Amino acid sequence: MTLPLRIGTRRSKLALAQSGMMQRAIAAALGVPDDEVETAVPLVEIVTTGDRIQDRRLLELGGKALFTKEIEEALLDGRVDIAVHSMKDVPAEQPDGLCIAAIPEREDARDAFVSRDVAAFQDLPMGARLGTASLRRQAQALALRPDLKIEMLRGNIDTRLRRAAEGDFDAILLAVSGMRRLGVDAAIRQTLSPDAFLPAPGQGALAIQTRVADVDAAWAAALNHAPSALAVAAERGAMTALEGSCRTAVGAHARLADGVLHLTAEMLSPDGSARWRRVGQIAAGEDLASAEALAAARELGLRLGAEIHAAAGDQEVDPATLPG
Ligand SMILES: NCc1[nH]cc(CCC(=O)O)c1CC(=O)O
Repeated sequence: MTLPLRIGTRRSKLALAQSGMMQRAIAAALGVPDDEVETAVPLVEIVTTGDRIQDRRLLELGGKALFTKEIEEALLDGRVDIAVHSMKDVPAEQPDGLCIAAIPEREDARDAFVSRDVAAFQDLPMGARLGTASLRRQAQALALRPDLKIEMLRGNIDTRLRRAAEGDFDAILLAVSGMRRLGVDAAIRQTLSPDAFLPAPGQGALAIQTRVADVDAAWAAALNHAPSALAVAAERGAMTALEGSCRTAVGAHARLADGVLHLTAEMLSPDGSARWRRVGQIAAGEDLASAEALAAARELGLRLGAEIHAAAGDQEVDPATLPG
């Protein structure tokens, strides 16, 4: 692929921070001098339907895809060449013609506990108000503390932090990774154990999306981090088998240690009273970046996800149990 390489990005602070990081990484991989980065690898801001819609119902109808639709159209039209997404927000299936070309080294996958007055999750007083929009975080919190009152908390990270600082909630839960990328991780009171708060599939990872024709570009190989890509493949395998969406409480976390890929995956009932968890591992193989290694990781995820699905049955979510 020839220069310029244009990166399509949403305008949110987190999207701009993540796209900016990848802009610098791609420029470095291609040997672009510092003063030419903005022209060789420019950022192109795109407003998505998801950014425009304020109405919660419409957002629920459209789901995650509303935040990516316009960027994917720009990729397919050739107006931009690259898009950077939070992997957690990328649906299981890619649209025709597009693919994930690289997964860079992942940030911390864990959740953070943020509160004005309370130092740690276990110190929350009886009946405390916990703000989150995530069914997974709701269920995992209630599994430990059924007395908590879960309240809907939407908006970007800054908005959520402001509301926590103003005492609208006793505490909120956010991804460590997003807070670090925005430089607001000083607000983290406690990093939650990934066992109790098993992270969302792909949390902390980025997805570099391109046209299928550009999948073998030199920058893609330079950006990809094979251990992160393997872990994400396993987690997304589980997500796919569980039809993970914002309407199911699903966690999946994989890590590579001494050549072995370990995966934990789980589904919970929205009130946290039921929990189906499976752990499994495979030898990661000689070449971590090979198609075979990725396929084996995904298979591990699909298998554990299918086992969980079989044990749990269909957990159709009653809207009355959603945060709010
Ligand atoms: N759904 C919102 C979202 N999507 C990606 C991140 C940042 C975390 C990441 O890199 O996975 C966040 C915010 C959050 O969950 O706190």
